[in-house]
Amino acid sequence: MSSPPLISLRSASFGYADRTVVDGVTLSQGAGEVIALLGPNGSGKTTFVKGLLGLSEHLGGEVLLFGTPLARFHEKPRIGYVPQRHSLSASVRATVREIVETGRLPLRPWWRPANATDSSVVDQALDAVGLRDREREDVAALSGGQQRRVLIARALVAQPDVLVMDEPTAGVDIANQRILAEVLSTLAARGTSMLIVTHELASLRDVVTRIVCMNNGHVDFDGDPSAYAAGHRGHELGDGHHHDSPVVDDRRSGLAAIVTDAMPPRGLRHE
Ligand SMILES: Nc1ncnc2c1ncn2[C@@H]1O[C@H](COP(=O)(O)OP(=O)(O)OP(=O)(O)O)[C@@H](O)[C@H]1O
Repeated sequence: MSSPPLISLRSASFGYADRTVVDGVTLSQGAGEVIALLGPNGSGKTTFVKGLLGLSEHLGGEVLLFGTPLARFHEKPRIGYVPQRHSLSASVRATVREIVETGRLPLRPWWRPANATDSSVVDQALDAVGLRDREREDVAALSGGQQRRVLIARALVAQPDVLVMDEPTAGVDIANQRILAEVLSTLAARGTSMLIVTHELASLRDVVTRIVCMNNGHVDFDGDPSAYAAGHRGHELGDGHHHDSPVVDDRRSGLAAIVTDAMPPRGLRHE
């Protein structure tokens, strides 16, 4: 028997309290797929991915995670999550390795100390994100882009079946975007399934196998990158020098805002 899709939704809606933000989404993600979730600011991308993690409300329709209805899904470590605009505060005194090790905590009882397996999984995750040589450094001393890589490694050590990332490259300079894209490419080559909310499609074009666009809470495109490129939106896969799209505009505002603690308040990005 073939395994069920990782994520499967039928007419699903998500929102907050009495407000529906995402409505009528039907899609499923199979193993090995790397989906880029695109859409203008405020279209509901974060609300959607948070919905899969139980962090926004599931208001209707069907949501199955690995074949299990969301309400009955209790294997949280199977979904790795790198949240949006998240960084490690300068006030946290911890090494890169210590932060990554915390990603193993959900997998073991609190009373069992880390063992050799935990340690080797942490080594592998640090290698995957290219930070093994920085493992003893204080995270506060790392750049915003490097901190994102720490957070990706922290998600990886739980050995998730799918990695959900909300704008992993936002606010990161072009050079670091390339490094992050290489990290994601390495993960994709190993068969890691990913759902990546992004405004920087150009830097991820070699990684993504499918594109889903959200507009005003609805999915208005779902197809492979060539179908996407064949439509009117293809320039977003190019070199990023076109300035007529809201996606590019947003990237500029993202770059203007220096990462981590200095990210702009949400309101500034939702006009
Ligand atoms: N915690 C919340 N409570 C109520 N409304 C919220 C909350 N978070 C987001 N919203 C609203 O939901 C709508 C969609 O926001 P969301 O963050 O999902 O969009 P997005 O597509 O991820 O945008 P961006 O590209 O700017 O990150 C917005 O109108 C936003 O104000």
